[in-house]
Amino acid sequence: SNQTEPHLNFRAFVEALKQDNDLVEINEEIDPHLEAGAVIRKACETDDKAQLFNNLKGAHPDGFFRILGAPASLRHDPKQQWGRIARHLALPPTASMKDILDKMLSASHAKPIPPRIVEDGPVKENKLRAGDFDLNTLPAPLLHQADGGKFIQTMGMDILQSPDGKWTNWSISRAMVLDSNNLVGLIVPTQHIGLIHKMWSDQGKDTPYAIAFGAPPAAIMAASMPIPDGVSEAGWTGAISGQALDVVKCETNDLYVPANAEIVFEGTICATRREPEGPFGEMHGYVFPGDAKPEPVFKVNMITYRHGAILPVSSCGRITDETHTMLGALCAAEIGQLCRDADIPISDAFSPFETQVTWVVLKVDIKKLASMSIGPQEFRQKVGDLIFLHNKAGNVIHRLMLVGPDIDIYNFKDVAYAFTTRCRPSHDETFYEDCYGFNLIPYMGHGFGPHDRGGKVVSDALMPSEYKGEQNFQQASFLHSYPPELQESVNARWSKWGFRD
Ligand SMILES: Cc1cc2c3c(c1C)C(C)(C)C[C@H]1C[C@@H](c4ccccc4)[C@]4(C(=O)NC(=O)N=C4N2C[C@H](O)[C@H](O)[C@H](O)COP(=O)(O)O)N31
Ligand SMILES: [K+]
Ligand SMILES: [Mn+2]
Repeated sequence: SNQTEPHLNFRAFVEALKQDNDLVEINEEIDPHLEAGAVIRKACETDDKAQLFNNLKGAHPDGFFRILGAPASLRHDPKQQWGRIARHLALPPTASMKDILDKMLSASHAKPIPPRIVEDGPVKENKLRAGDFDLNTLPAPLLHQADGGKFIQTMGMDILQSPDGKWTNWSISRAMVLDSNNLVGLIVPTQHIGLIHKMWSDQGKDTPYAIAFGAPPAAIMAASMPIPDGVSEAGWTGAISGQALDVVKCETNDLYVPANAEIVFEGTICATRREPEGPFGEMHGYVFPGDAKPEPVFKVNMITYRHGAILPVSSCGRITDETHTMLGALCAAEIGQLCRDADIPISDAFSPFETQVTWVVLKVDIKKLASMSIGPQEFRQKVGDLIFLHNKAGNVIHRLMLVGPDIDIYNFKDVAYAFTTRCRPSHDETFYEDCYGFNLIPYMGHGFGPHDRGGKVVSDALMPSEYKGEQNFQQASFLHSYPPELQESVNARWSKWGFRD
């Protein structure tokens, strides 16, 4: 495999972070029991550099394995806030979130480029068959003190294929060490891992799987995106990167894995056996101690890994980590695309981190809205039905908010300004109680109402004039209440007068 660019080669990606001065290498011994998780968590809450733990307590004599923490979290420099994520797609470090999401969406209606099968690759450099390894002896991290186990799988790519071989799905789903040869992992029935696992289980068969840790960055972005049912993320990845991804065959099943992945687990997900899984310090920023639930067992039959293998880890929770920058942002992008495909004039979509990615804000093209001659009630219903009732991409979102052209949806000050002044509670909102509810949100799975149904709303922050394509208001702000030439001349003299730059 000769793919060496950072967006197609995780090891090259780590090197690129080093060159960007966006990596801290820690060579002193760090304990995977809480210590590594604590460092990653603090870096996520302060938008500090990614962390390469080169010396984990309990690593094997050959160094297996190291950890890269926070692979897709934020950079502190406002000019490069999304730089680490941009590196996943060969975009410049100064790329905006809109650039990143548009790049991911560019494959929506493009021709997929399927992966290229190669005979060998770095991921085959070391092989451990069943009996050669004991998962309990790996330096798998306990990421939060109340976690129910060592979540070794937080940023690996789950690879499953439908029994007819027509659909190979790449996604991310958490899993923790159960015993020497098994993991136990969350399988949400409505996620593609759940749909495909059910196809095999209904035939009384265990589900062949692979988890590729340290998969090519462009691939892990597609894995985190709710692209349509039946669409193989591999072809999507090829389309956004403009070339076929090199894959190599697993040793113990017929699945294919990225040839330059850092680590691969191969095995089968048991059709019937379940064991207590979780709790886990999750994407909304909570862990409920002792809250374990029965989930399927992932038998590990084979481990392969490259020399110096690195395990990517998301120590998720309070903002900002990969469950917000990837999961939330990519879910919003797909929701915006679904709206446009249904002739709903959404020009941009984002999930604000300040909402722990429970909201998606939709920017409406009010000129096109005016041409639809539609009222607010009907428009809210059209958006809400499409996203909350008919598309999996809406499953994890509980508020859709509609805003006009003067709001920067990537700036929560702007979003809050619009929400608190243009959306009249109840009157301008349409509530959904008979729809899929996301039970990982605390007010759902641990709240007062039904844990798995309802609790959703479309909040309309469009004003009456915007339904006619106009804004009969001006923001009382420097940007909106003064002629552009006056703004320019004030800006030009600003620092000379003694104000801050
Ligand atoms: C980027 C990322 C995404 C995650 C997850 C994580 C990270 C870092 C961790 C840290 C492991 C936390 C949990 C959070 C947890 C979770 C569970 C349900 C819904 C959302 C999140 C879950 C998970 O454990 N299970 C699951 O089914 N989906 C998850 N997603 C979302 C999915 O990757 C996303 O939905 C994709 O689109 C799936 O692909 P598909 O469309 O089915 O082909 N994890
Ligand atoms: K996916
Ligand atoms: Mn999928």
